[in-house]
Amino acid sequence: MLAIDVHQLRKEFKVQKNREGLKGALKDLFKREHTEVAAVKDISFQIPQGEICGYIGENGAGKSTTIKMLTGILVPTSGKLVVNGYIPYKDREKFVQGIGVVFGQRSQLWWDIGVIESFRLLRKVYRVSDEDFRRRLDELVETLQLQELLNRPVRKLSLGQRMRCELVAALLHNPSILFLDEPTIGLDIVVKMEIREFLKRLNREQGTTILLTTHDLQDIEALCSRVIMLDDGSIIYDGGLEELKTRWGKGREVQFQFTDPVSLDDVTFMTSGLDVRWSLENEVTAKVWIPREMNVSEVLSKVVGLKDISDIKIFETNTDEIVREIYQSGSADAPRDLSALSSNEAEAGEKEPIKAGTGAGES
Ligand SMILES: Nc1ncnc2c1ncn2[C@@H]1O[C@H](COP(=O)(O)OP(=O)(O)OP(=O)(O)O)[C@@H](O)[C@H]1O
Repeated sequence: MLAIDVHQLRKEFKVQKNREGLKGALKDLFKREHTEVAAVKDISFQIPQGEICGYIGENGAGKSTTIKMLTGILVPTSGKLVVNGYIPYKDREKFVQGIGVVFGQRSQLWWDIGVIESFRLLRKVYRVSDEDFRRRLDELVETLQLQELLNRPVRKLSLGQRMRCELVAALLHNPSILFLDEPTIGLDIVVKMEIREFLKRLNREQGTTILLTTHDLQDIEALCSRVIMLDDGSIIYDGGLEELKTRWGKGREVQFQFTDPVSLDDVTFMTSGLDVRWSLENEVTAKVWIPREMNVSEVLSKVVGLKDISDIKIFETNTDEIVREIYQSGSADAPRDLSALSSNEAEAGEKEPIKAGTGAGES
């Protein structure tokens, strides 16, 4: 079953226009003019149950607006959406029982009361039985190590402590879908890693579907097999993270540290016949750039044996760079190069843009 099913979803906001000058301001007092801003432009995607999907894009791309529609906070201008079998903005009461939401920038806990009191209030909001509440709370408190924090008021918690409590608050009613909007924003690396581990475990053990909005691509790398990329309200990529790296990554670099000094001619000679590029870092260190369609082992087998090597490092394509490049170009199907495809794909003449919904979880 699909956890999230979105077709041609659109959201327009009415924005007030401010006319220039004193005259304009006076006119605005009597008659306001408005323009329509399309924040989300007819997007479609499906997320199967149990998938962790990253939802990324630059500031103002439309991520939060989408999440707000998916969680029933905003009513779409047009299009269809079904989440967990419900239309979020219509079936609110039943719908919220099955979802959990964490907005990294906003708290759902009461600021001045003890954390445990907030949890008790949320138990009533979600109508969780006493027994289920106790069992679930014990589990979550233990996993996230919150024992010491339960009686402290939220305002006295550090950001990392608060975020762990926010996760508990969002999961007390055991939702099958979790929406996370920037859950690791402002956290230090240790807490980020703890939260990522917790989310992985939640997904693995309970099959919770997770839609994750983040600017931190390490979150995506750690958690998501699939990524949906938004640009100016439209989806420009929907597919596997590995696929994105393979198609956009321009190759890999391997650094060799040799025992004895080498020249550029020496190293180039070792791989003659291969379409690679060498550069010298210093007299014993050389780097070779290998195009993405070539196997690294092909190059290694030529070099190892001819020269004594003291160290080898392989530099993989960096997701940050790939994503930045795609944002800048506004399209994810530009560098498509048939030579990069497997022979089967090339023979079949597969030409679909990467934008097509080919998430890993759909296979
Ligand atoms: N209530 C609103 N009224 C008018 N315009 C809005 C409103 N909410 C969002 N927008 C506009 O819609 C566009 C998308 O905003 P949204 O907050 O969804 O982007 P985002 O991808 O979440 O950005 P960020 O990463 O900065 O949070 C922006 O141009 C924003 O100014």
